[in-house]
Amino acid sequence: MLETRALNVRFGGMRVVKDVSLTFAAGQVTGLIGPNGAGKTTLFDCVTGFVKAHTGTVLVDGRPLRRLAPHLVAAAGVARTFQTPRMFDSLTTLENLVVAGAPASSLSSFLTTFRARHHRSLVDLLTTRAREQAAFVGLTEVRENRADALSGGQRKLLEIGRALMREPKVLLLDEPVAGVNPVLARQIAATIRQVAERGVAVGVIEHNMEFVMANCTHVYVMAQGSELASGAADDVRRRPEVLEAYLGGHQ
Ligand SMILES: Nc1ncnc2c1ncn2[C@@H]1O[C@H](COP(=O)(O)OP(=O)(O)OP(=O)(O)O)[C@@H](O)[C@H]1O
Repeated sequence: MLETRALNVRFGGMRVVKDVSLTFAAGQVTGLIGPNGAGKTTLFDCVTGFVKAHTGTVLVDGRPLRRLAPHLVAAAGVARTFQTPRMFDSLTTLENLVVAGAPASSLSSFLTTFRARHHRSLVDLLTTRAREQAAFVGLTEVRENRADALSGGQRKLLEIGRALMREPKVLLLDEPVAGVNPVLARQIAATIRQVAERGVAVGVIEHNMEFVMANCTHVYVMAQGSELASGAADDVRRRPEVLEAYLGGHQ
């Protein structure tokens, strides 16, 4: 569903992502792990058009994306979340979901005319979808609460719900359970598995190995910008080169 081919990212003279070719398959949760600074987030940033690729190709459904710009990547069906959730703190859970479902090209006008009459039917439609999405991610009870009143884990769930409002084919999650209490982490994991069961290709960067072991069917390991290993989660984590990378052998 999502593929990178020989992707390279440079920051100044530093190669941060080096010839990385990964596949995120439909209906699967694919893990992307590796020590701090390995280039994982930069890879997601590049795939979603937030940083520029030096060379390489990103394909969605086998078709190369001609230009990697965030709105074009989103329009191709790729959604993402960030390490620190990005949302509108002064809006409620439901409003945040509604806004996330608005067509990207008209987002600013949509925001300014949020309550205007000629947007009524779109708002009604999006509100219905937002209620369904709030229920799907388990946030019905707090759907009228402001986003800044939610717990860290609830904000992670809201961010996933926001990403799902555009019905993506690919969902990339950057550390979805980092700093989240175990109860909400299980809820997040269950939500992610359900998203994959719907046929979405889910890619997850996560340092929590317990989460990776339990939820990822396939895992890629990055170290110092390169792909170091890949395979089944349990197999990959036993490999000497992976252990060495985590212990600092590749620094
Ligand atoms: N905007 C930037 N400008 C310059 N260097 C950057 C920038 N963003 C990241 N880097 C560098 O690129 C390298 C890869 O960083 P990146 O955040 O992608 O790693 P990561 O694997 O996601 O790490 P972590 O697990 O700690 O989030 C690091 O050396 C980092 O310092």
